[in-house]
Amino acid sequence: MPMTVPAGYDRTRLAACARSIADAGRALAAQGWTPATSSNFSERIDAGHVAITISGRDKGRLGEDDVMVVDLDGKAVGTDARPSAETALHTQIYRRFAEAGAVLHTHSRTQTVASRLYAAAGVVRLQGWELQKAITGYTTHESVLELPVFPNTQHMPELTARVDAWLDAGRPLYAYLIEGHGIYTWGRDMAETRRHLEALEFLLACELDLRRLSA
Ligand SMILES: CSC[C@@H](O)[C@@H](O)C(=O)COP(=O)(O)O
Ligand SMILES: [Zn+2]
Repeated sequence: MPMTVPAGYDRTRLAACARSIADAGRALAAQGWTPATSSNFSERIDAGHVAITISGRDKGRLGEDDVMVVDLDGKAVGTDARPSAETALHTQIYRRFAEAGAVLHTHSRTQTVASRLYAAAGVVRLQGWELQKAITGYTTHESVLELPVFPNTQHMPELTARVDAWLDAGRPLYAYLIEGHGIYTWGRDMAETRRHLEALEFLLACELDLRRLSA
């Protein structure tokens, strides 16, 4: 069944967003990064609207009817469906980064374990890894890529306030971990966002291996 198309929207654009979200979900689920209906994905439709996964759906088996439209305040547009429980984290990214075109949130084991291990430090500090260059804007392994770890909460305004505080302090932000939960990352489009997610998963796994082997 096709997704509900709110009045005034371009059906082709919405269908393309739903397809790229479903493709990403299939690939990420195949890697085991979206267990038990966890994770959520979105793609910007235009300056004020986003296509986002409906809450509770199996993210490895998404179809067009598992994606809906919200505005940048997270309000459903043209449907009674319930958007992701973490919609506020997505819309915050689109509001704060005009160039953001897609957001991916996953729950891989590596992301989840790293988020616990680095929670006390509040940050994973990546340096010396060639793959840091897969993150747009990074041109050398010598640069430092800080990945903050925010405490988990079911109260989204608390989380968005922590993200705002980090950004308002003028600190670069490409992704963040939530303690015991998973990762959020974004990019200019879905392809770039998938590349960021894949690179960060790899880098976190390397950090965990280093800690394990040097213990
Ligand atoms: C199924 S537990 C994970 C959820 O609590 C949540 O963190 C999540 O990632 C998916 O929530 P959803 O509302 O489906 O977008
Ligand atoms: Zn989650």
